Amino acid sequence: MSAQREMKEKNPWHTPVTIIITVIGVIAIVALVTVGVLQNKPLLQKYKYGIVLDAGSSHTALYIYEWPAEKDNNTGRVEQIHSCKVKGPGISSYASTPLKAGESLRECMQEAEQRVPRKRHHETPLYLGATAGMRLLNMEDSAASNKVFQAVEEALQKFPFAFQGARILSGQEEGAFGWVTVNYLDDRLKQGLETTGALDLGGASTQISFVSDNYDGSESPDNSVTFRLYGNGYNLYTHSFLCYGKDQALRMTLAQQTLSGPRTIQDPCFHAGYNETKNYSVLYDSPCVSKRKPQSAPATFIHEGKGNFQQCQEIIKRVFNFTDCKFSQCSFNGVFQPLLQGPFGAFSAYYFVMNFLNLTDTSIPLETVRDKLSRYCATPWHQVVQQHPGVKVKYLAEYCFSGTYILTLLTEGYNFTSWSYPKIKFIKKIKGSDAGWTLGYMLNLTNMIPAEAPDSPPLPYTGYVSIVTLLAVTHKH
Ligand SMILES: O=P(O)(O)OP(=O)(O)OP(=O)(O)OC[C@H]1O[C@@H](n2cnc3c(O)ncnc32)[C@H](O)[C@@H]1O
Ligand SMILES: [Ca+2]
Repeated sequence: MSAQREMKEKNPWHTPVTIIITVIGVIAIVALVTVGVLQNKPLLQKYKYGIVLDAGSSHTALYIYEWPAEKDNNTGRVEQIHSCKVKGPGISSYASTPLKAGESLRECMQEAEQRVPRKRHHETPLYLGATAGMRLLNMEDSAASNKVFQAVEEALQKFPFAFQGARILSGQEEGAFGWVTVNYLDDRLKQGLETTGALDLGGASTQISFVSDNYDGSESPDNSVTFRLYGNGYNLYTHSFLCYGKDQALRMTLAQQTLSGPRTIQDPCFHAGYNETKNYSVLYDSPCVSKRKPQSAPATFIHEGKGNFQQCQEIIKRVFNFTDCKFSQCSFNGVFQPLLQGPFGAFSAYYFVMNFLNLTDTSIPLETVRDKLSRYCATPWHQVVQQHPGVKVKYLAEYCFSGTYILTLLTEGYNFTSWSYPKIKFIKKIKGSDAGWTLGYMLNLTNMIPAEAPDSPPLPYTGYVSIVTLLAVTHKH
């Protein structure tokens, strides 16, 4: 006991000197931490942010972009830091319940509030661009489309960002901004390199955009977009085919097979053994097919698969018009298209489908690609389901159709050949950012791509520092 007391009394931690040292130490640590935190503060504010909502026909996605604050005008520095897929269908599906369109965005918007530093919220521009789904709804029922926009705007205004409005992009804008995105991310614009064409396959429309040397825009001005970017002029050919996205193209192909209002169809684009009862009124509920609705059809039809690639390609070809062309040359439906040129990046559904089919490698000869797809289409449905337990059945049922549609669109529609097919790259992302129109749209609206090449400083910063250091050192001697 007494030995213990002695130890307590002599405890060196209790001497005044150590107490002072400890207090000073604690103060020093607190001071250090405070300075560290304060010093890091400007670091947090070094970046700016922009948010774009892509309101597509099949779904809405939110993208957050980030760039160095003092380099708004500089090159190739904007990056996607986050994306969020909105749960549920695209906003055009909420025509009869518009408020739900607004509500559906809430979760992703709350994520955005977390991701963008609070201090930047109020100055972060927020855009919503709608594409072919809303174009179709607007054609069908403009009052309903206005209500959807109103609900979506009201929902977005509740967030602390600088909301810049919601609107429908024109097909030209959608095509052109997709092209800007791809070439910006590849650093091709800044460096004035040969550009990459852009192929976008959505659910309701599809876009093709590229620069062709022998195209000056005069033959079909509607397909021409000119840009001046970093001191280079671009004359871009672009076209958006409404109804030729993969969901609407499937509708058109089914409509083609149900013109007489049959009770059963045997569809070569679906696997043998596939068998589903479908509604005529649901199938024909789209401006892409509504005029062709059979007069006296029963309420439903049985959709049976028979898995035949050749026949599938034949019926898909029938939804293209290859005969009328008023121009020197056309892709299809009387739309002008100059000679294909340069490499192409093919994204969105081009990528989803070709990636699933293991066909993203375009060095595989086109004939082999067809053979592989033909074999896949001939696989019985129960076997396909067995082999892909993790894949959504709705997607799974449609890959044979979608793959066949993609090959038909590329070769028969746009005239890609076995020689030019290898110039296509199926891509999802470029340097971490998704390929799509959203980044190009934001760069344009925030004026982040200068028309002229930025003046480069007479000496780069590192060069300046080295010279100053050298002078300082030599001065000493
Ligand atoms: O451009 P629009 O025409 O407005 O449509 P979208 O923007 O909604 O179209 P997406 O590119 O997001 O998707 C195109 C299609 O691909 C489908 N899709 C998405 N993910 C897929 C996947 O993993 N496998 C197969 N299909 C997929 C989706 O349902 C659409 O039918
Ligand atoms: Ca899209």
